[in-house]
Amino acid sequence: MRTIVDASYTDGSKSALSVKKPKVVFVLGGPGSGKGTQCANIVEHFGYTHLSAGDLLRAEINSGSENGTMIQNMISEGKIVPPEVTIKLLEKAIMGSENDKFLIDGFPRNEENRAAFESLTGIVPEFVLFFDCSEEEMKRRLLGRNQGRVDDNIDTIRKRFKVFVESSLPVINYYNSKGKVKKIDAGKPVAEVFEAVKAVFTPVNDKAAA
Ligand SMILES: Nc1ncnc2c1ncn2[C@@H]1O[C@H](COP(=O)(O)OP(=O)(O)OP(=O)(O)O)[C@@H](O)[C@H]1O
Ligand SMILES: Nc1ccn([C@@H]2O[C@H](COP(=O)(O)O)[C@@H](O)[C@H]2O)c(=O)n1
Ligand SMILES: [Mg+2]
Repeated sequence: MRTIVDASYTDGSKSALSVKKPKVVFVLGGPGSGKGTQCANIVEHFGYTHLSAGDLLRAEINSGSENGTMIQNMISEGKIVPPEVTIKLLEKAIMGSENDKFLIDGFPRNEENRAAFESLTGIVPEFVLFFDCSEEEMKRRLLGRNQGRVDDNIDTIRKRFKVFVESSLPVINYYNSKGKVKKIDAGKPVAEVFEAVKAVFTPVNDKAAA
């Protein structure tokens, strides 16, 4: 088995997560596959705290941070923000919470995200929930979302799909090769998708008793 050695941020500091070591589930899937929608249901039923990497980055823009313009430009182009920026935001949110189990939605988005998180924190996810959905259905959902997101327009949606296929799917394949991926058919109505999600989170003993 490979030993994970804690690495440092570029300023030489260590991640506080290498000490706290919370329980983490990565929630991955294409843009509009329903990650945020299902995470809200999981929080309600299973006591996790939901952290959306995209929401944290958008909050960082709105906070007037020095990274705000860079993040805004990356999101508008559907590009992936450098991992230290996103990991520091996740770290701050996790360290500010009393919970010890987290759904990390939309991260790791590429191999650079994955490797940096692993080496900075030493955390390996309990499992990876993968929402599998066709591009046609995801496009329909994104164009109908109506939440004023700068990236929910057809040009950026196309770029986000390309980034998903080229950079995010390899991360899912990596975790699949480790036996960590729980794949969900996310093309169905919300309630049906959640039935499949529940089966993943319900402990084996509870399933037998039900
Ligand atoms: N199973 C579903 N069937 C139909 N519509 C859905 C379903 N799940 C989510 N939606 C709708 O699709 C849109 C996108 O869902 P959501 O925001 O949860 O996706 P996401 O994976 O978090 O997307 P993003 O990666 O862009 O943040 C929302 O308007 C949501 O209400
Ligand atoms: N790990 C991540 C996650 C997100 N981004 C950027 O935010 C955009 C929106 O993300 P959603 O999960 O809310 O769809 C995404 O397209 C990226 O530009 C990121 O850089 N790194
Ligand atoms: Mg989302």
